[in-house]
Amino acid sequence: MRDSQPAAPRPGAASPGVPRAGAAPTGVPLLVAEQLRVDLGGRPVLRGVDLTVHAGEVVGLIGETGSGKTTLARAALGLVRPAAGRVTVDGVEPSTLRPRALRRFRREGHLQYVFQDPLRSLHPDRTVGRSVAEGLEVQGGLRAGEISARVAETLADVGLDPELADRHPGQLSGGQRQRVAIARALAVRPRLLLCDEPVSALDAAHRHHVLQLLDRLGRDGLGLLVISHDLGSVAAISDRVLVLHRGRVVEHGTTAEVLASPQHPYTRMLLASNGTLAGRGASVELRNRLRAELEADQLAHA
Ligand SMILES: Nc1ncnc2c1ncn2[C@@H]1O[C@H](COP(=O)(O)OP(=O)(O)OP(=O)(O)O)[C@@H](O)[C@H]1O
Repeated sequence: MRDSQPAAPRPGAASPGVPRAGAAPTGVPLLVAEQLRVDLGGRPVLRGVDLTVHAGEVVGLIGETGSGKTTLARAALGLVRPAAGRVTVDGVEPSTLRPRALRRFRREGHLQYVFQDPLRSLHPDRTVGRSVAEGLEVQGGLRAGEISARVAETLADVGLDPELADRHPGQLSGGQRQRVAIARALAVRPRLLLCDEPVSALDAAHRHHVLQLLDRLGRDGLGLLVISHDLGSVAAISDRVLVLHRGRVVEHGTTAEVLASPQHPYTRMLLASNGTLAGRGASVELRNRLRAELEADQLAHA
C-alpha cells in the first residue's frame, strides 16, 4: 500500500476512460476514517479502514458488490455506529452525537449523499424545483424568492435549463435525473459530497457529462468521494483511488500510481479485466493467475 500523499499536479479536464494524475491535497481534511471497523449482522463489514478526503479533492472508492462501500458512506452519515476506530466529517464525529445534534448536523448539510439511483432520492410526484428546494427548506433561513433563485442557480450550475424546475423526474432522461440529484445535494452548499455509483446507469454521452460535472466540482473546492465498482469511470476524475476488498483497503495511491503499478492482486485483476485502462487485454492465463493470488491473499487474511 502506498503513501496517501500524492505529488503530481492536477491535470486538465476529465476525459472518461483516460486516467489522470493526482493532485497534492492542499485543502482541509473533510472526511477522515481512522481504523474504522463496522460490524453488521454480527460480522465485520469494514475492517480497519483509513481514508481521507480533502477539500478540492476527488477520491475514488472502488470495490465489488458487498465490499463495504455503502457502509462506509452510512458510517459517515451517522447511520451506523463504528465497532472500533472512528469517522469524522468536517471535524464532527456523527456517531457520538445525540439524536438532536445529529439531526442538526444533517440539516446543516455539510455532507451530502447522492444515491446510486436518482429515482430513489427524487420523489416521482414532486417537481424538480421542489426536490432541489427541499434541503433549503429544511435548513431554513431563506425566503421563498431566495429559495427559487438558489434552485435556478444550482440547476444552471449542473448544466440544466432552470425551466426544467417545473418537470417531474419521469419526464427527464437518466442523465438529467442524475444531474438533478446532484443539484439537490449541492443546493445546500455542502463541503463534502459522497456519490454512490454516479454514472453506472448512464449511457456513454451522459456518463461523460456527469463525470465532467463532478470533476469541475472538485476543482471548485468541494471534497468528493466517488464510490463505484468500476475503476474505469472513477479513474477518469479521481486524484486518488482506494480499492476496498472485503472491508479492507487493499490498495491506496494516486490514480496514476495505482493504474501504472497496482500492488494488490485484486487491483491487478480489476485492471486486467479492463483492457482500456490497463492498456492491454487480459489473457485467460493472466486472470487465472491473479485470481489464484487473490485467493491466497484472502486465505492469509481470513
Ligand atoms: N443491515 C445489515 N445487516 C447485515 N449485513 C449487512 C447490512 N447491510 C449491509 N450488510 C452486508 O455488509 C456487506 C457490505 O455491504 P455494502 O452495502 O456496504 O456493500 P457495497 O460495497 O456498497 O455493495 P454494492 O456495490 O452492492 O452497493 C454486504 O455483505 C452486505 O450484505
